[in-house]
Amino acid sequence: MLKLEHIQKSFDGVHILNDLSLEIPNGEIVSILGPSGSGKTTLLNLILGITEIDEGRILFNEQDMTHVPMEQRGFNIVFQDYALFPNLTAFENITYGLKNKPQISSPEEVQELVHLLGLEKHLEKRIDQLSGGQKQRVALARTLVMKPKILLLDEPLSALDGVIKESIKERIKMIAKEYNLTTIIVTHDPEEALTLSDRVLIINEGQISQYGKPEDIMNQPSCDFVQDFILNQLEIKRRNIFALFHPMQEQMV
Ligand SMILES: Nc1ncnc2c1ncn2[C@@H]1O[C@H](COP(=O)(O)OP(=O)(O)OP(=O)(O)O)[C@@H](O)[C@H]1O
Repeated sequence: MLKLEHIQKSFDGVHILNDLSLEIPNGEIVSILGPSGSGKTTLLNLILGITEIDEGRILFNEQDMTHVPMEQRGFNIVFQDYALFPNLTAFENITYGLKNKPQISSPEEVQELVHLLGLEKHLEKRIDQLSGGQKQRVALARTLVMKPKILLLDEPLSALDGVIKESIKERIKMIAKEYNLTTIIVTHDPEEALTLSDRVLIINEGQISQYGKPEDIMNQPSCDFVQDFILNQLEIKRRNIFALFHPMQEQMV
């Protein structure tokens, strides 16, 4: 269980996160959803340990992680731009972290991940010979071979188009289940958050607007912000698609 207790963070005297508390059971996928500037990346960075907390505590399996340095927390992140080494092959990127710690994953475990992520055919390619979706999968594999206790993903799908997006979503779900890996994902896309996650954390201006299962958010939005920001966006999308199939009926509505 990952517990955040009364987290506070300010930058230059401005409150960014304000008394934020929540619990994430092991193995769950949680999306952090909110408008630009609401504090999503700041929260991810606090969990990762790259940013210091002003007040509050982070506990993982009852161990206080609040002041544990990033490298010792055992959490790991895939950045939005993947941050791959361009002069190395896909395989060299995937196994890079194992050079100094080969005991973490055996060759068989690396192979299993390569297989789960469908990367067998791309291992010898250089990074610039890969598509966006393939780069994303290499970045995921590179992080997963290090067996993180928690996987953090910053906008993992935003650079990908529809079909590839769905395939990466399915792979993220499969991996979280297979390895019982707590996975925390930052996104600003309500559809992505609601279809990918076990729970969704909706934040606005540094505070929790709602934290719950997708069906609870859909059926019982906690406040006007959730209704307006999340559900109305989805409704507009639904109407646009409906109008493509039924143009006459839409004009009559
Ligand atoms: N290192 C920093 N120093 C000062 N202000 C910062 C710093 N990092 C973030 N902020 C501010 O904190 C606020 C929240 O930023 P954050 O990146 O967490 O938002 P976000 O929800 O991830 O936004 P986006 O969706 O646009 O990426 C913003 O107003 C940002 O300018």
